[in-house]
Amino acid sequence: MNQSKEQRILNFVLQNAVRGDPCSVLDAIDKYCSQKEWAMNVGSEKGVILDKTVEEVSPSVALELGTYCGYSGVRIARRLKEGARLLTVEFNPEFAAIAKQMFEFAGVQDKVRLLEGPSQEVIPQLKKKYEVDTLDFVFLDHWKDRYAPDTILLQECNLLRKGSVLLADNVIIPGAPEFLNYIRNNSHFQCTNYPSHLEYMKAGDAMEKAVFLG
Ligand SMILES: O=C(NCCCCc1cc2cnccc2s1)c1cc(-c2ccc(F)cc2)cc(O)c1O
Ligand SMILES: [Mg+2]
Repeated sequence: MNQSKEQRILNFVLQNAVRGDPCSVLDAIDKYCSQKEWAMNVGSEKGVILDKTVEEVSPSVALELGTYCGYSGVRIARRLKEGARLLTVEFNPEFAAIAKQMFEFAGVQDKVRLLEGPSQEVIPQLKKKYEVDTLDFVFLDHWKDRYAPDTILLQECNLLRKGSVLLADNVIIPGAPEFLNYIRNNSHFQCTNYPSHLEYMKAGDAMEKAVFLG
């Protein structure tokens, strides 16, 4: 049974990165996906925007929607302070299995908890089942048409507090027009747009930051 692209990405990391060195894992994924096979990792250019936002927020509890191979999860986890944790949600079991191995190889597995399932099922479980009080940071990188409904669901579940920061990938390509319309016209959010490029390509993309004002 021939390998998946995601398995080839993991194999490249296992053979070319340094175990326990998150930066070497990120570099290996970026090298493979820019030279061999494109894949939907946030990438190094938008990754810097992600890094700066995580450093600015210094979250104790972070949520990622859309784990994929674990690239952005490694990127976030490597920047978390002692005792802080990342909950990351993946819908596809094959991707989740790849990401789990990626986190272990990078040495961030103690900071990351991988949850499998659709966001609309997992979000309502965060308080009781995963002992979350409120979320300091949320990275949205899953189905683009779920960004808006899941932002509403996070509020309904009382998971946001004054100052919680959302960061959304791909608001240009593939695009998240409903989310932009919702968040930019909502007086409970302070929005900032960060123009960038689609991972590994020249096409324009952007990230949107939205601070919940309570
Ligand atoms: O679809 C994208 N990401 C979402 C994968 C959704 C899987 C999940 C759903 C779900 C539901 N609940 C919980 C967890 C999850 S994970 C995506 C696509 C492109 C892209 C693709 C082609 C192209 F020509 C140009 C850009 C670029 C990107 O950076 C992306 O992120
Ligand atoms: Mg993305």
